[in-house]
Amino acid sequence: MTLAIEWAEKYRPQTLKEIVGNRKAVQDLRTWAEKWLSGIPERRAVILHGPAGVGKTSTAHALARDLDWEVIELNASDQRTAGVIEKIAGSAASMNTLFGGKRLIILDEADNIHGTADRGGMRAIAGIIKSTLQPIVLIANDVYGLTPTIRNLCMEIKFGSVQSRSMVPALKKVCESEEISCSMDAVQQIAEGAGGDLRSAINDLQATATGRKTLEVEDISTSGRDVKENIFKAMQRIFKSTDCKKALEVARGLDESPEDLVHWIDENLPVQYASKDGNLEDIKTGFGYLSRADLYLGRVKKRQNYRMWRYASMLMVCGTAVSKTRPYPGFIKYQPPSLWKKMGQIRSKRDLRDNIASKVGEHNFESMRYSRNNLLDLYSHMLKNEESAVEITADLKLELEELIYLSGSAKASKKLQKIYDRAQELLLEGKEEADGTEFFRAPAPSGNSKEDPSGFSVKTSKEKAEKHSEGLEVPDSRTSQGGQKTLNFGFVVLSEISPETTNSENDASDTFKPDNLKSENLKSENLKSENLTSDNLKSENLKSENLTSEDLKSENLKPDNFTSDTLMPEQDQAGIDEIGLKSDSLTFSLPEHDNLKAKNSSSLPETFEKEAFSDSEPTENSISPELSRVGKSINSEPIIKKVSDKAEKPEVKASETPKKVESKTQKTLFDF
Ligand SMILES: Nc1ncnc2c1ncn2[C@@H]1O[C@H](COP(=O)(O)OP(=O)(O)OP(=O)(O)O)[C@@H](O)[C@H]1O
Repeated sequence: MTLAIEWAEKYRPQTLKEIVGNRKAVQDLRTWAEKWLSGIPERRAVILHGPAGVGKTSTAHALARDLDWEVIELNASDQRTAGVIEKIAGSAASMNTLFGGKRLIILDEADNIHGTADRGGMRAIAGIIKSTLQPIVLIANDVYGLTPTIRNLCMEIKFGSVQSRSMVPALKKVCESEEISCSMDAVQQIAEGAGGDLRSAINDLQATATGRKTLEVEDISTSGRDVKENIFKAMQRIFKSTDCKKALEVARGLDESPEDLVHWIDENLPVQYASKDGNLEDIKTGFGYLSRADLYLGRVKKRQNYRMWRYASMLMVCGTAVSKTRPYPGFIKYQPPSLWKKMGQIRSKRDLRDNIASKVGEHNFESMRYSRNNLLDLYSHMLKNEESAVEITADLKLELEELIYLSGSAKASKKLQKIYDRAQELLLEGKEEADGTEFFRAPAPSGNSKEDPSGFSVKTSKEKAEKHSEGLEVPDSRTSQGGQKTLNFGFVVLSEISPETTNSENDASDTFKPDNLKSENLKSENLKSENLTSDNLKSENLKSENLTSEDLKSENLKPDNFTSDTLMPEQDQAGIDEIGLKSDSLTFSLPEHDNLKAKNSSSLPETFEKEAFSDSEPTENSISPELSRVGKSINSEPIIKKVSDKAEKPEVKASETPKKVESKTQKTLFDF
């Protein structure tokens, strides 16, 4: 047995010429697409939006066929998380096709991407649109379901309902192809009943005509519920006439449940029954019936007795129809319940808030819930200062709508737009700097990368170290934080160690001679992985006399050697303390441990991160001013956040620290 093919699918238009109605929308889309033939247009993406079944998806595919473009489509049945979007649409958007033609990326039901599972999806789309080399079409029923950022980036093309008179020839053609003789009246009736939705008109035609050789108008009326009633038609019946029976018939033919219908009537009743003389009597009577209908709906829910729906329907439909004391002529554009829109907005606002909270949480190593309850207000407050607002927006990588939300503003004011733009510039600068740093581009070495010194190639950092040693430039605080997640305000960063504290009694200048740490000695070649062996890093070897620049040569700096065994706090803390060399000091002398982690952290044991740096004490106790300067110059490369994080924290006993780190990790994992 073969399954019947849906006619709507079978007769899907193949070219733009076959699209019924919406001429202007189709033309606008074609004009935009043609711009891609001669370069990249200002708007790299379009949003086709409008009601269901009017040909948006068909138009996008027909366009690609007309222009002989490849198509990559992500529709609602695909999993559309940020990762998937970036992987599929992102890579399709950033690559050229094999033969130089274009590739059309179609994202169907783009307004349905919001939601917990898809958090981040909208941001991913916005990012792809900004830099795409290929045309992108987003398809949505509700354009407001897309974020303002996406809407700002795209050209919007609105599709309207297909007029019934335009549908008639299309339906006739289907009848001919199926060799069914359909009367004009029958086709017209189907077209009128479809409410502008050509897909449902074709479905209705299929439902009534299948198995027949002829189709007359009587066949349609006997097919009853097969021809869907349209909510707008039902509204007209209810509000414009007092014929209770007819109004009920139409209401029963609707796809809406009485629970939805009551919202439609509630929304439109005060508009329809508004009178110029200010008489509110009809509105009052109408709402009286509605409230009684609502009581029945409540009982249906409570008792799960759906037979009571009929009383509710009777009250809301007939009650509203008969509550008018006079006719209300004139055209009224019936609106869908605003409550639904509000509920949708509340949901997307909640999603937005949670999204920001998780960014803030991530940034502060806190759970999303904690940051939602305790940190969002603080951040909103900090946004009042324009400079910190720019920095926060860049650090948290906030989207415009997130910035708007966090600032408590209702819309994108000029000031917020400026803050957002400056943050984007900041991010771009940071990205360019990172791109230009070979240090980060070099693949992280695997445990046995002895023969692959390129794994630790630090050409740029070497150049930087040399540059800094010449001029001892203080790196731009922004740059030094490029790779960190901490903000500049409220936290102590390594580069901010005061001379008073560095001259304290624990000054390590005797043992850790600044001379040994001069940038010449800390050149990248000296910090190569081979030099970081466990033997060299044992506490006795970390004594100043043992710590010559020779020891810091790359052969001895292998990540494998940074295991918990070699850097156990119990074993080494005493020795380290003895010589006044705190593990934080190592962040100055070995800034490239970032390198050990950067690209291939999985190759490092967990314990390395936790234990190697867990019992750090504030750096200022153990370094001299010269050392801190050298540290600064070396730290022009971003350092791993755990290190800076420790530097911010108050002193903790060595024996307690590992426990604390563990519980923090557990909490974070649990909470996220
Ligand atoms: N304007 C149209 N011209 C020709 N056929 C149409 C048109 N609109 C809808 N159809 C028919 O309806 C089917 C569904 O259309 P399509 O998927 O393009 O609608 P849509 O607007 O994208 O709907 P949705 O928003 O539900 O995805 C098509 O296969 C086609 O048979």
